[in-house]
Amino acid sequence: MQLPVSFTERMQRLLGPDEYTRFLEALQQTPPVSIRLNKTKAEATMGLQPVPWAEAGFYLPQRPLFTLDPAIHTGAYYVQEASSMFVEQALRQAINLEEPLQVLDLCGAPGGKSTHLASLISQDSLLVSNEVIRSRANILAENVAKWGSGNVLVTSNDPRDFGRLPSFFDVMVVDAPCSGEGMFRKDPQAVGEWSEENVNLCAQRQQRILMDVWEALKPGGVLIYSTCTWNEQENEQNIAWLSEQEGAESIKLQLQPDWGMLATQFKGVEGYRFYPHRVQGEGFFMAVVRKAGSEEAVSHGKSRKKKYKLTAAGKKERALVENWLLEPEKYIFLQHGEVISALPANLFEAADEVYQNLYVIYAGTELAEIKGKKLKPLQGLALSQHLHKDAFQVADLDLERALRYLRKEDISLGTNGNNWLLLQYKGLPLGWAKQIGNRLNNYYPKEWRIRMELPAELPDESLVIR
Ligand SMILES: C[S@@+](CC[C@H](N)C(=O)[O-])C[C@H]1O[C@@H](n2cnc3c(N)ncnc32)[C@H](O)[C@@H]1O
Repeated sequence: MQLPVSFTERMQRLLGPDEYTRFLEALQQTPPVSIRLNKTKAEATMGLQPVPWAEAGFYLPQRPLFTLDPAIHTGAYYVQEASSMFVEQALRQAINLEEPLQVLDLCGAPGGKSTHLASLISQDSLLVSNEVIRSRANILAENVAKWGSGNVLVTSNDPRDFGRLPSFFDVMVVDAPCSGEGMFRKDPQAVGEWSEENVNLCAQRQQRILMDVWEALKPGGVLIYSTCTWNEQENEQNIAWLSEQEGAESIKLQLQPDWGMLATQFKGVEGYRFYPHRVQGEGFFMAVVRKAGSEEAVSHGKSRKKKYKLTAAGKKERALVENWLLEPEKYIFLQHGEVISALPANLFEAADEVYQNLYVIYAGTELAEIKGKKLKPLQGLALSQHLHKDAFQVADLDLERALRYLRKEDISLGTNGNNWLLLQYKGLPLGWAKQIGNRLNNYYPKEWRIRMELPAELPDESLVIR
């Protein structure tokens, strides 16, 4: 790998000659592979090495062909680079996760941090997972739906739109678009795209993003900032600039000596740097700050009589779907066009506020679509952590049938009937099919289907077990 000269000079200065040699050696090695489990759906198979700073994170001995493991399509785990999982420490150490929180993941796609945040916050909390680029927002919505938490709204807005929600969020994650130096090993193309000019452009854009969303953070709220790059402009300097401008207070995290990341101090800002020769992971930077002031001072104007944007589903529709979720009494059932969805009832006010101000593309759990007098169950329900399986007829698929189903091929079970079937693999729901006589109509979402041809020989083991 041919590294840019000015990058090399800066890294030598940052690391010193000995450490720089170890850094270069690490860049030649194969990147580690790691996954984060969805513990509501699956457990790790025995013997996987844990990621020390993330409870559900595990390293794999090698990179499997993930597409051929049906479990990944069920949202049982997410393939995520280990350093990024450090966000968990910011949440556990700087925030009371038992409290109901309003959380924003501003730069959300493809969904690594959002699915992680969804696992860490309580069911009484709302996560707004945003991605400005629409095509990427669809992928984010897919991954959020697969994770199945039910308390997430996926939006597709520019950071400046969040100014319409002043003092709304308790926690914000800004995993900013960056110059990607930390990805040089995983993605050699990133080296070719790197330039000093781009670093400066990225740093300016990050400042703009931070200023655009800062207003939406509550006084006393916590902002977690991260990049996958090493230059100081995009990292320490940006957070020091934000702290100076806004009087934000830097939060120091406790590190275990064997974790390996490097704690930095710059103008009173604590930062955490991840280098591949020090940690089993890619390049990453994170800093955490608290906004000055306290929440008591904020008035949300909730007493105002207001016109809601969200519409409750009618009694009839509600009666048809409520038994499809566990603990239905905890939800409010909503209707948007032909789609009936469910949101935890205590999140209604906050979710409505989001609907009033942002462009929401996925919300809560999508349960069903009204088709004339009938209801068609939706994929969001099949993958929900709160699905009441007993309400449906379930059929187990072997590996080959599961993969063919995920390719949206016609499969046959040799059964007869006229009803909806919940298809699953090793107890993990995959999606819906409808029996019509001895035919089976495949309702797997077209955009999610596996596009690769199946090899003659299939792998015989899944990475996770239920
Ligand atoms: C580092 S990636 C986010 C990765 C994601 N947090 C995860 O863990 O999977 C940065 C994201 O910011 C988005 N982005 C690009 N330009 C942006 C802008 N001007 N404002 C906000 N987000 C932007 C990109 O599309 C990209 O999805």
